[in-house]
Amino acid sequence: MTDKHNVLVLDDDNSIRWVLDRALRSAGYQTHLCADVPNARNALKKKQFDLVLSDIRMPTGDGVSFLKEIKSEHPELPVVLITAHADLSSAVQSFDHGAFEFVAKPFDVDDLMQIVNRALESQQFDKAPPIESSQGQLIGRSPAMQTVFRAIGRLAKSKFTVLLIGESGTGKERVARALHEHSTRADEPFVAINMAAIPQELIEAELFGYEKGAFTGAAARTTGRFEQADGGTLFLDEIGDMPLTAQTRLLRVLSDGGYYRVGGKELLKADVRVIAATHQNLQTLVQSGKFREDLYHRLNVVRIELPAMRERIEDLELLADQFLSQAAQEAGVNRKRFSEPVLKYLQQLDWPGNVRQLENACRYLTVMAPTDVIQLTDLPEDLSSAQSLETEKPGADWRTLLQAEVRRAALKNDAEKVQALAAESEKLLVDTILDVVDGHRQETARLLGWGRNTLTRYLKKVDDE
Ligand SMILES: Nc1ncnc2c1ncn2[C@@H]1O[C@H](COP(=O)(O)OP(=O)(O)OP(=O)(O)O)[C@@H](O)[C@H]1O
Repeated sequence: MTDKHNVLVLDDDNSIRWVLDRALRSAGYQTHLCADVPNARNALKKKQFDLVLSDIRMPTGDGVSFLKEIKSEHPELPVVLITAHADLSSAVQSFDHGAFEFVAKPFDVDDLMQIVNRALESQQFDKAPPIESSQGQLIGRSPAMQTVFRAIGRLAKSKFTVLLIGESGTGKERVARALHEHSTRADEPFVAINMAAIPQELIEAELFGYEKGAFTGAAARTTGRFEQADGGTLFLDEIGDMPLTAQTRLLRVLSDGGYYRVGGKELLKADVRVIAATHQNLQTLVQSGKFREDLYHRLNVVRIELPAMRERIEDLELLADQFLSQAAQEAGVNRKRFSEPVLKYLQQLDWPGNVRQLENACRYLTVMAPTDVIQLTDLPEDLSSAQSLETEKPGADWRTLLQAEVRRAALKNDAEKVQALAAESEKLLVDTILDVVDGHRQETARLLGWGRNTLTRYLKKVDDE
């Protein structure tokens, strides 16, 4: 009995306490359930606990302040924070103040129990110094984004090189900035450079600087981005487009911080945290000889994968809300809202351009939609004819495919197209049956449930068209 681990559960939600209680007890732990902070505080004074599981937002106090309080009294006691309102700043704050883990609601009980087990086993606690975190602007309540926030919270304070992977427009640059803003280098420069936007032959000079006369047109010694980012963070976007020679130099800087300007002999030292990003599969580039394998392994150690918009469609409403307010402010017009059908429609699109595409659509609609509530007919062409998620799925059933076509036509208010689709469906049906019964009209009419004359009239009409 006495060697059972003691877990303090703090949550104002009765059902969550119940779920946690059951899971913890059946895993063999003892539990102490509290519905408010004062009670939990009291319990901690009276009893020794091995772990605290605490909600963040409660009417009686917030979990992050309580975490601070716990850590000042019991620095070794692991605390796992659970929240329904996860955002980047609470994730960062939680880790800053020494939370063992940060879990978003709704959570999977088995996953949570794994965290509990790890927390109880571990003797290592996060001792990152607290920092002021600027307003967390990264939006995302989806589990996929919660994972990203946790990673940012964990990695911000380290000097590790980070590789960000994700489709275009998923927020890689935004995450790179967040990592910088939450790091101890926040007051130093954040320098971004996109490998795809610079002519290949100039990339080395751009990155490492050059000496006067290093190449035609090199009129004076020039500093490179590594020098400009000294003490801060260098964001290398589209790293997959970096030429091999520059990759070799980069590998050297990442290993020992040393580099030469192009045409230079003086060994320079870089104190720069590198964050690289790519939308390409670097492993494929390695296989085709376009990317150095050793550099790939070096970069791949700490990676954050950014989910595509379609993998976190539950965040769309929240993102759209923010983008519509921002766009209204920028344009100095009334704030627009999506009607319910528009929201539903947007939530089933594929979003190949990800968050950026949504942001641009919100800007466009803020200026172009005639009324404050945005209707389906207001949507720009790229959205009203966009692929829906269902049609993307392999093996989508015929109803879904037809529905997507009809929806698209109806959205565009295209009566001709809607009628053509109806006619085509009917013709497909009739032709198929005729084919199966070797052109036997009576049999076809019977299968269709039509009268013979109806079929004859139909075939004549189709023939005449
Ligand atoms: N989670 C988010 N919350 C709020 N805004 C976001 C979020 N993710 C992305 N954005 C916004 O979406 C736009 C695209 O993001 P960003 O430029 O960071 O994407 P990217 O992945 O770096 O794209 P690319 O690969 O094309 O350079 C930006 O305007 C950014 O502010």
